[in-house]
Amino acid sequence: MLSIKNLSKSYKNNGKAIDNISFEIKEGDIFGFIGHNGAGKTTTIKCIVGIHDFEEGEILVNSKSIKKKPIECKKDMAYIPDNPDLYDSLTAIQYLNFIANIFNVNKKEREDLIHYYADRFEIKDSLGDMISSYSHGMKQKLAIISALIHSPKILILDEPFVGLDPKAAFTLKEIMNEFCSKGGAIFFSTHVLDVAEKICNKIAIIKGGKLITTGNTDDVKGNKSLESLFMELIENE
Ligand SMILES: Nc1ncnc2c1ncn2[C@@H]1O[C@H](COP(=O)(O)OP(=O)(O)OP(=O)(O)O)[C@@H](O)[C@H]1O
Repeated sequence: MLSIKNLSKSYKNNGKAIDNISFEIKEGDIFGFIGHNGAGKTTTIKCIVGIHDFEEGEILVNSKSIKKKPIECKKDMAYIPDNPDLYDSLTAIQYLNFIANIFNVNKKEREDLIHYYADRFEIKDSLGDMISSYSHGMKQKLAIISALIHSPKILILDEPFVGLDPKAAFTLKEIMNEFCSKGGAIFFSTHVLDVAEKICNKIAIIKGGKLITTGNTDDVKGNKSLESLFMELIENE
């Protein structure tokens, strides 16, 4: 569903942020992207979703190039940044309808999805409130619902658990599992290694813009915990 081949990206005046990385995400995968601060996770994600251009390599979304067919690719994907920028002067329901309009989601489908996810995240009673009155966690929940409203096939999430309370984090994990069991795929960055260890069937560890390991979680970590493997790789590579 998502193929990253020999991706390299430099920032002006800041050298190479991503150096020749490759990995594949297939239907049903929950793929965790792990790395220290400044490793290159957000840069990779922004290349995948078409925010950043890149000078080398190829990114294919369901066999379509993000460079050549950005709109087609974006219809198949949803992206939630680490700090979602929502429209404070709208109510939550106005915002969700705005996003649903952009993706041409019909009335019945959007109502069903909004009802289902707002109920799961326990913000149904606040949908009529201004986004400016929302807490960070409520904004995060709203961003997740808005990402799911066009029934994307691939979810790209940058640090999705930051700012969520334990119950919301649990609900998000359930929703991620449901999404992938219905044929979707998820790629997400995280610093929370025990979450990655529990829910990801595949992982990649990035350090200084280079991929230092990737594969099935069980194969990559062997009999170690993900935390001890991560510490070992980060210190020794
Ligand atoms: N807009 C930018 N201009 C120049 N350099 C940048 C820019 N954005 C990121 N970088 C640099 O690229 C490298 C990778 O940064 P990136 O934000 O991708 O890391 P990250 O793994 O997401 O980090 P964190 O876990 O702290 O969010 C860092 O050296 C960073 O300083």
